[in-house]
Amino acid sequence: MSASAPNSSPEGYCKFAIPKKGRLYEKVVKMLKGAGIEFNRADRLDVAICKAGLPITLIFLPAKDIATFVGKGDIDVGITGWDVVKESGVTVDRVMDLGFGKCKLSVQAPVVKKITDVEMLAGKRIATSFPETTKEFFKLIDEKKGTNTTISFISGSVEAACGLGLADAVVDLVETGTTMRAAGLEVVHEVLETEAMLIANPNSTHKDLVDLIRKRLEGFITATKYCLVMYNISEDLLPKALEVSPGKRSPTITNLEADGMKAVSSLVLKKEVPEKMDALHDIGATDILVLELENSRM
Ligand SMILES: Nc1ncnc2c1ncn2[C@@H]1O[C@H](COP(=O)(O)OP(=O)(O)OP(=O)(O)O)[C@@H](O)[C@H]1O
Ligand SMILES: O=P(O)(O)OC[C@H]1O[C@H](OP(=O)(O)OP(=O)(O)O)[C@H](O)[C@@H]1O
Repeated sequence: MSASAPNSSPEGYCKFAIPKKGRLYEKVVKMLKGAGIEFNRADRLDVAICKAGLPITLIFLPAKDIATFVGKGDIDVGITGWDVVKESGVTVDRVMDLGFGKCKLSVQAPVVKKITDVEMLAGKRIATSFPETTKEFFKLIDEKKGTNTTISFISGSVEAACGLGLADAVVDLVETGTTMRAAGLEVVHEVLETEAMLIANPNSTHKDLVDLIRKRLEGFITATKYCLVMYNISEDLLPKALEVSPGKRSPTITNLEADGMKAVSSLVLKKEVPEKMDALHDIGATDILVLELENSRM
């Protein structure tokens, strides 16, 4: 997209861009809802004002344009992939990694060609949707080998380029590797690791709102990663139990009416809950309860 930035945000509002479609869209919308950044988006409109008096305008843009607009300062803050930020060449503040949209930008070549070293591709034809990052990567190889690798831009279905005889190798994203394998390709070299992140313009005048967005997203991410585990335990067994459930920062311990008994509440990573419950039970904890968190602020 080469249009100018949307300008229908109320005067003085912080402009916050999120992907309008694609891989990140649903996860971002769910995260904003969970973080209490709610909005009503009219059908087919790419601008929405946040509810609950937050002076934030949400702007729905293709992931690739978000980095450019945030870099130029037309938009204060946005969510997009690190690969896209790198490719656009802009300078932005990397405010917070969001833990999804994880994949690797990789050089891939046909398995049958048995390319064991990326330098074997020096001087060959490479197809990619990431021409700038790819040029930068092959420049070093060309300088070393005295070659001139040809980088050509393809906007999608990059993996097909080798099979169609358009390229000797491609540079594209790999998550599960399913697309790559289906095209008969394999990874020769990893160029970049990427994930979705919150980025901000370094000169934004809305630093307080950017920080509010960061805190709210952080609270939601913590809530989705952790459960609250509660249990009762006798005082003499408490130290052992706390080794198992030390909490995120520290556990909350209260006295029970029953003599020498304590009640403990502790945050535990969701994926560790079953084994921690077993361990606490074996130590002698009773009435072990696990509660889902809806949101948090640390
Ligand atoms: N297979 C994948 N797994 C995880 N993240 C991915 C994958 N493919 C793309 N992404 C990430 O999603 C972000 C946006 O990519 P996506 O291709 O969905 O956006 P788009 O270009 O707006 O959509 P489309 O490709 O449908 O036009 C990028 O930062 C990218 O790293
Ligand atoms: O390793 P995998 O899990 O198979 O994921 C990798 C694929 O995902 C992305 O494409 P996407 O499906 O978004 O479509 P696109 O080719 O139109 O970009 C990427 O460009 C790869 O093709």
